[in-house]
Amino acid sequence: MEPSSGVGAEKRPPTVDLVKDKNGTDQILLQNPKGASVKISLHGGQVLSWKTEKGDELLFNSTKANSKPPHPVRGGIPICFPQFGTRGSLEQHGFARNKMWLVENNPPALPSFDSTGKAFVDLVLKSSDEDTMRIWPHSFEFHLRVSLALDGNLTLISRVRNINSKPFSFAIAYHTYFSISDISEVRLEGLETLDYLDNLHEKERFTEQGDALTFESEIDRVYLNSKDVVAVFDHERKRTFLIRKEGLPDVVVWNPWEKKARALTDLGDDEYKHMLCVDGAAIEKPITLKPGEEWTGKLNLSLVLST
Ligand SMILES: O=P(O)(O)OC[C@H]1O[C@@H](O)[C@H](O)[C@@H](O)[C@@H]1O
Repeated sequence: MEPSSGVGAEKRPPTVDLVKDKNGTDQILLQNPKGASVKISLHGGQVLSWKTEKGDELLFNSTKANSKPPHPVRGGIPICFPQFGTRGSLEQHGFARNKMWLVENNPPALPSFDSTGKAFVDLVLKSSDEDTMRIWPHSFEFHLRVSLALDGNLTLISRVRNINSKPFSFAIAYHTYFSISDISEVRLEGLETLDYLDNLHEKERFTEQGDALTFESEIDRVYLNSKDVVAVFDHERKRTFLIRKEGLPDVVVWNPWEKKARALTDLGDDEYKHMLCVDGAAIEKPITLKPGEEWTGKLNLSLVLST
């Protein structure tokens, strides 16, 4: 595979390599000139790993994850599309995370994309296979650009295009499993005072009180119309994740806690302590595309270290 363009300030160029996992599934390994890396599986277009230049993993991956297609890996960033959860007639979280995506060598131009020093790859999921058409009879193209910048920031730009003659609607979530020291020690800021739909109370609507979120039991909520930046503070590890999003008004917050974790065969009993899902999403108001229209959504993840 050709390395991506953008040889910039650093001596070493960013690299893009095709590798295989133990099941023979193709994966893409992005590395920036400083040695930070991102691994993406073509199965689901799922980011599996995001590492700092020191090699610290920033995304949670379950030790019990089943990486054999068609199972999505429990961890990383599965993409929920065109349905979130059970809000629709499709399988939980839609089919995109279970499909094989393709590497796209000539994606439609992304005018605002600055490639300087970035390692990036373009993937695509098309509706053309019979299975997809049977369960969701809409012709679409889902273009996904995953890029790793010189400063280690990870960006996912999604473009969904309606290439049919009738409109369709979809929901989307980047189901991001952050790796954390201990769920009882982290704080989530940016969702104070927002309304949310509580999946643990039949999707009933509540309003968050004024404080940052801390965690002491199972949580499964969709916060509505959030600001474009939310932050996960992990004091023990002295690190903060900043989640910046565009075109993604909602934020899902999920942790299964002890009882549900035990019921999930692909999650270790205690592993819930070391993960927190915070998803940039568009759920409450599905996105509708008329024929020929395109939607763009962007998620940018960065790490801030404190001393
Ligand atoms: O086990 P899955 O299909 O990956 O889903 C995990 C969780 O994902 C969350 O986003 C949902 O709100 C939860 O209800 C769900 O349990």
